[in-house]
Amino acid sequence: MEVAADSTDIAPSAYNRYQELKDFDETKSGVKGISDSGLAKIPRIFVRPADEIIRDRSKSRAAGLQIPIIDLKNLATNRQGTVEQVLEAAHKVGFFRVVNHGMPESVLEGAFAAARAFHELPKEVKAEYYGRDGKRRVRFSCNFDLYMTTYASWRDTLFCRMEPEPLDPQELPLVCRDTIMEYSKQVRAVGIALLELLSEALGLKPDYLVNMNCAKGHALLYHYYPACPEPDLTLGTANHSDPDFFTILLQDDIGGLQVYYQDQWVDVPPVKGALVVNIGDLLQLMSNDIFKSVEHRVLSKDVGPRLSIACFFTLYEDPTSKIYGPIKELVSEDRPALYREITLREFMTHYYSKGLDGISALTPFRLPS
Ligand SMILES: O=C(O)CCC(=O)C(=O)O
Ligand SMILES: [Fe+2]
Repeated sequence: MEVAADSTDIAPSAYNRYQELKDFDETKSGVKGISDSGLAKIPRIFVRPADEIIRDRSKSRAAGLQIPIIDLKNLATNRQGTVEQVLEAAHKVGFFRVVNHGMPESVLEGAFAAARAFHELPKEVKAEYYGRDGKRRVRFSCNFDLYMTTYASWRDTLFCRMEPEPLDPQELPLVCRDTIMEYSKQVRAVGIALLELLSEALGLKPDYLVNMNCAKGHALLYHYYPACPEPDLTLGTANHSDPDFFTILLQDDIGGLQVYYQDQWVDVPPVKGALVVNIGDLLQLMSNDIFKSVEHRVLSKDVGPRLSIACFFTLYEDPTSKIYGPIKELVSEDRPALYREITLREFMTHYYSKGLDGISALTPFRLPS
């Protein structure tokens, strides 16, 4: 295996990293642009210390966890049993798969086709959407945290903030407009059904989390991971937990998603038609750690592109300043509050200031024990 020639060359302090990031960013064509140019070596802004990735990859082989499967078909006949499965999965692993969720295969196929259609548009057309201005509800970029993290990741993303104020479809690229609107509507309905189960799993009324506005807003992230000529030197998505209430993820059949469980990286292999659901930081905080928002990442591959679509349920910098803290029914003398109360604005400001650095965004809000 080829390893970076000399680790001192890639140390971010050893070169004018900012200039190289800027030069790359100004191409407005993302990692797909690099991959299309046929480069055999990846630019050093993407290169991680070789030992970090090799060590991590060997760790992942030892793991044998099966990601729990929640079959929504069982809801009518055994709701309580399903709620118990959700509790176990959200508490122990923080990740589960959902099957028989009611979204037709044609909608899932359409969602992937839309993702591909956008990312494979001519570079000049995509460039119109390229940018990092948080006020733009539809924006395309390579790594939202490009200038913040130590190492860039081999991934491009089309970000679309769909709700709470409904997005004007005209803001979406024509090539994927209708399918994004349709997917958004359907995934929101699945999200509400899951929030009811998650509420019951916490021993609360089914509408509790919906009434806390946990499905009021969502964004869709259409990720595109081109084949990488040196996959062992970088990552598709760096280690992170999600800064939302929860996430519904659709991944294609390439693979690469891993979750950190009991000190090991565990593969989350693709299952056709299944959704992957994970608990985000805000539900971990509200549930007072009954639910876990766990670290996950995506490996780069020499095959691709890999497509995935993440639906983040959150209100982002919610201007209403609603307060979120551990739910009072879940706090007792035996189980005191583990976090202080926060506003989403405060939480997101912290999150955007740090990027995907593998440190939980909840850390500054944890109360001393
Ligand atoms: O592409 C994936 O499978 C995961 C993406 C992800 O973790 C995210 O968008 O937060
Ligand atoms: Fe994530």
